[in-house]
Amino acid sequence: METVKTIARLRELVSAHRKAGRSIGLVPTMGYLHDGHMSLVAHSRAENDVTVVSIFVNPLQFGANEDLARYPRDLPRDSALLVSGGVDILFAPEVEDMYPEPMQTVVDVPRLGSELEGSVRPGHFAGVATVVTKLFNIVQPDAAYFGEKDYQQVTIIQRMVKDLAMPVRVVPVETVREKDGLACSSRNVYLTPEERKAAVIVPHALEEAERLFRSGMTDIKAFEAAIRDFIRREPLADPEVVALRHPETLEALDRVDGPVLLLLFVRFGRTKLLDNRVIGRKAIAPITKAA
Ligand SMILES: Nc1ncnc2c1ncn2[C@@H]1O[C@H](COP(=O)(O)OP(=O)(O)OP(=O)(O)O)[C@@H](O)[C@H]1O
Ligand SMILES: CC(C)(CO)[C@@H](O)C(=O)[O-]
Ligand code: BAL
Repeated sequence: METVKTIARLRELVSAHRKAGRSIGLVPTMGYLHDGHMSLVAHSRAENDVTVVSIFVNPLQFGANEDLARYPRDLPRDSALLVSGGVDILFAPEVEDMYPEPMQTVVDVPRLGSELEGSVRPGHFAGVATVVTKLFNIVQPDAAYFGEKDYQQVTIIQRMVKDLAMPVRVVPVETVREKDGLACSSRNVYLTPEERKAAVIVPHALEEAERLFRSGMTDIKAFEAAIRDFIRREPLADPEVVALRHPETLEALDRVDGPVLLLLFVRFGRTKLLDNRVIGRKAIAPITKAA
């Protein structure tokens, strides 16, 4: 694996692979890698000749009061994991390499980006769309891999790629979970031992939603309120976003009359956890560790 810091060196390497007729997969990350990231890597390796992983904690997507400075970072550990995962190129630029001057250009998907998680993190998804566009321009991958845990994020990237006719295939990858069902997430390290125990309420709420669906609950407001109350049974959990939406457009629905997406954004102290599930699919996958 070659670790690259500059855009120029990355371009040299990628263009040599391209000239040799090799396909390129990109896995964008913010580092502090876990099994979820490694599943994206495995998908990219299965479908491409060359896999590039980027590690970049992107300042554009953090609000002024968010955790940019304390976001967990461990490049030596991440590098070792990526070597054993068979990654070809690690792109790990510094902020000055990615943004040598303050950015004047913004890529935004305003409707999808301003609601749900966007409503509590204004500007977040414009920061994501802008850095992902830049990464796509630098790497020019055939395919790029994103986790379904960040469902709104992957939906926004898919829409951006479609609207702007970007020549890249966006591949959503199933959420990888810990043994008790909690979705793997770099921010899980922020949880105190008590909060970590309490966080299991999040996957349990997804299962509760499945139960409510089977019991025939169709009223959206009542359904969301029931899930909110279920999460509040755990005193350490603060459900900031509990929303049932259309699984493709993320639009609000009048009633539950088929598979619906349940999106959760739950705070535990200073830590926010995301999860989601399409409720009411015919084949219901049990929530267990997938890797
Ligand atoms: N549990 C998971 N399963 C599959 N993919 C995941 C999982 N967690 C994160 N990803 C994906 O990995 C990519 C990089 O995400 P990122 O580096 O922000 O990790 P993260 O664990 O989501 O971090 P954070 O805790 O900051 O949200 C994203 O596409 C994200 O959706
Ligand atoms: C896609 C991404 C790497 C862009 O910074 C980030 O939002 C993430 O890690 O999910
Ligand atoms: N995994 C999403 C990136 C973020 O929370 O900033």
